[in-house]
Amino acid sequence: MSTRPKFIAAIIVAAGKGERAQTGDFAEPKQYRRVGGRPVLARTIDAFLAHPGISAVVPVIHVDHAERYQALSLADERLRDPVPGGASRQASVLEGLKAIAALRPDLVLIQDAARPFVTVEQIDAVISALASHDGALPTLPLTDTIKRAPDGQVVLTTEDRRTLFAAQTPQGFRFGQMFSAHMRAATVRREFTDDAEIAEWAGLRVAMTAGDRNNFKITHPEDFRRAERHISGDKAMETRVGTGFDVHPFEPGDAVWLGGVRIEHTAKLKGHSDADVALHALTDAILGSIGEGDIGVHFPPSDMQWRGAASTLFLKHAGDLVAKRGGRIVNLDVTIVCEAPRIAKHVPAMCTVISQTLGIKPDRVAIKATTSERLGFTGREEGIVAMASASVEVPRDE
Ligand SMILES: Nc1ccn([C@@H]2O[C@H](COP(=O)(O)OP(=O)(O)OP(=O)(O)O)[C@@H](O)[C@H]2O)c(=O)n1
Ligand SMILES: C[C@](O)(CO)[C@H](O)COP(=O)(O)O
Repeated sequence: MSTRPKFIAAIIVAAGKGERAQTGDFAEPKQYRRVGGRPVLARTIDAFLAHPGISAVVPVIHVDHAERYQALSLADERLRDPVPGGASRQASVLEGLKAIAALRPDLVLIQDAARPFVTVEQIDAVISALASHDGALPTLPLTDTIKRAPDGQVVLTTEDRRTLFAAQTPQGFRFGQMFSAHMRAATVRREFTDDAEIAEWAGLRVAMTAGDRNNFKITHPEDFRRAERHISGDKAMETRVGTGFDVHPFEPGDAVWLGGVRIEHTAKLKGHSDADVALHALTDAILGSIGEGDIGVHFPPSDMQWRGAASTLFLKHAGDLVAKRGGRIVNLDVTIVCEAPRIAKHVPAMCTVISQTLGIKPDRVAIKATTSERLGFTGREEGIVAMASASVEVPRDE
């Protein structure tokens, strides 16, 4: 007798605000911030798409994050459209469950977007445990002694940590049982902090599989440093430097694009794209640092698709190439040479655009401007020059 393969759906909950991970440097919610050059949510989704037994992956996202999600440019026939989440993790999971009900899955795995280092082996272990249990989740034994202090100040008792375990995700269940348990849980006045707790509350038997310390949840700012360390592993890094230089002439117009910012002016810069001379020099500097040729190699002027293109696209491509090598941008420095327009008041906006495009802190970007004392073609206001340097760290070739 042949049995059809189980339909296993994975819900990736990504609808949180990531408030605990926020710092003044990053406005980006944690699930869209890059680690090792790839956004956290993209990494988590990658892990599930890498498992051949997963039939559908359903991201649950915050209603305000639709554009951010689109910008991840994820494509896979098993990846479903994102579903809007709710006000709590529990509510977001329920939205995901409702969205997949029509697929009639046999099993559902529920995963925090904020755990990007989940592995195919951990997913496998949870699926295997579901052959003999209603639910399963990876857990870790505790290493700290656990105190109970109901008032948050004075210790009442010490727990027996041998019987306590820290819960991770994915948490897997038989779909029908979990859907009805979640629907009922939504009607009671308490919040469940994970799905296994809802299963326990509903009387289901939940098994523990072996968790992994690397499957940690990115919660606080320092977790990003841990994530970067995890990705770069023990690989020795080396620092590389690249330089870029670009010139664009003026032509009749009313504004120039410089450093990703539109500045009103008595002329525009002539070029195939938006002619942002500063971003072109910067893109070349980054490409140069990793020996990847120049902007014309990646975006030939003869190719019509780049006509009028925003140069942030070229810059992002260069940043992505650094990230693909497991590298990171250390700092960028740009000098713009022109008599006019005046640049100084636009520098903060330029730093913001560049840092957001590359996913780096604004204080790693320096932009300076100078005139050429009315000498030469910049002095005669025939065009603008930009020079840039980029310093990156990449794993050393062995
Ligand atoms: N309303 C919510 C709240 C959380 N989550 C998701 O649940 C996971 C675990 O939650 P947590 O790490 O607490 O994320 P946030 O709620 O975003 O963090 P914070 O509490 O710091 O704001 C995350 O992937 C988060 O995006 C969700 O989908 N919907
Ligand atoms: C689901 C979870 O990751 C298991 O440890 C955890 O309960 C999520 O809690 P949070 O407060 O929503 O981060």
